[in-house]
Amino acid sequence: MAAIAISAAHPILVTRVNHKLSSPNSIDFTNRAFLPVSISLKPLRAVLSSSAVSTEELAAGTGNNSLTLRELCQGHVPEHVLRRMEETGYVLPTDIQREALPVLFSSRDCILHAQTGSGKTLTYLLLIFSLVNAQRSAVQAVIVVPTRELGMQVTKVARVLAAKPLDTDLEHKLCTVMALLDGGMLRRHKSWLKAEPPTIVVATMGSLCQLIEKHIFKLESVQVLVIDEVDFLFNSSKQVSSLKKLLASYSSCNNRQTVFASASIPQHRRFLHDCIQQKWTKSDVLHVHVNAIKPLPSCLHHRFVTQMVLIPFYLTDMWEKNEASNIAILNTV
Ligand SMILES: Nc1ncnc2c1ncn2[C@@H]1O[C@H](COP(=O)(O)OP(=O)(O)OP(=O)(O)O)[C@@H](O)[C@H]1O
Repeated sequence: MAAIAISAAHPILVTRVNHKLSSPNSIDFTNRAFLPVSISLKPLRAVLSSSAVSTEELAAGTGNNSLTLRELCQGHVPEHVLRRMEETGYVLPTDIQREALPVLFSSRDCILHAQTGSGKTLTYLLLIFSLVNAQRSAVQAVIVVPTRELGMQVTKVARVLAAKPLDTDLEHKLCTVMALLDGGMLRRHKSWLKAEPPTIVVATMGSLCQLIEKHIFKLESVQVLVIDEVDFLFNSSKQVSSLKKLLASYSSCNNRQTVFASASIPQHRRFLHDCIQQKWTKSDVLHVHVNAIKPLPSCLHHRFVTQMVLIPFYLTDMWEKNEASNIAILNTV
């Protein structure tokens, strides 16, 4: 049996919110929000509705702060990616994109802290596309995700942006995106990693650490490391210790840029302090916190699908411990 809940949420935030500088490393764009629905399910990413941004909504965005995404990214992100971005329907930036992109383009490490569905994925993907060079045969960006589902969704968005724009005859090589996710990593992925490295890798912590330990994958060529949904990693001591190891080895790489993304950062001051103290990030790491103020326009529909299944009792414990989140359908017993 399956139940489908559809909620309209959060597409294009056109209102600038209060700026409150709470610490030198923390920008808090907070204004208490009237969030439409509080969704506490494990993050299944929302799907962009095919309806493009309407002219009214575009007009609504024309205030002092109404740079388009193209204008924000111009000079940083290659033209063919900008075209794909627009073809997909990303025209106006969300608040987190508006606030974080200039910071990210200036090479600073960043903690992107904004609620689910605020557009953090596109924010860090645009940074990645601004840095990587598809002509180089090396992994230049790594995105670490907590679950396989999330990894598949991030990979899909990255591939959409990396694809050839419509009606173009691009001659040069395009970025390639490889998903190295728990439970789906094939032997041929490993050989491909060595023989013809992809530009961007999306990986779960387990798979990535395995490859690093076996010396199949090295962080040396990685220019940007993104840890998505970092708060989910905090739930497991095993994940935390892998994360610390990963960040420690990345800290010795030249030209590194580290981005954390999350809808919630418990004890964010402490986390910021640790980032600097442990050299997980550069010392000028910035915490960009955005919270919505308004109910949102209706051009975007988030769909969350809940599958109601009978779960054998021994799995409920795993589920609570966040270990069985990859189970989509279970055979009932
Ligand atoms: N500038 C934009 N214009 C229109 N739609 C956008 C824009 N940026 C993101 N979206 C859409 O909004 C939805 C949510 O975006 P996204 O998944 O990046 O949010 P998120 O903050 O990463 O969420 P999560 O906390 O689940 O990681 C997606 O469907 C995405 O396609």
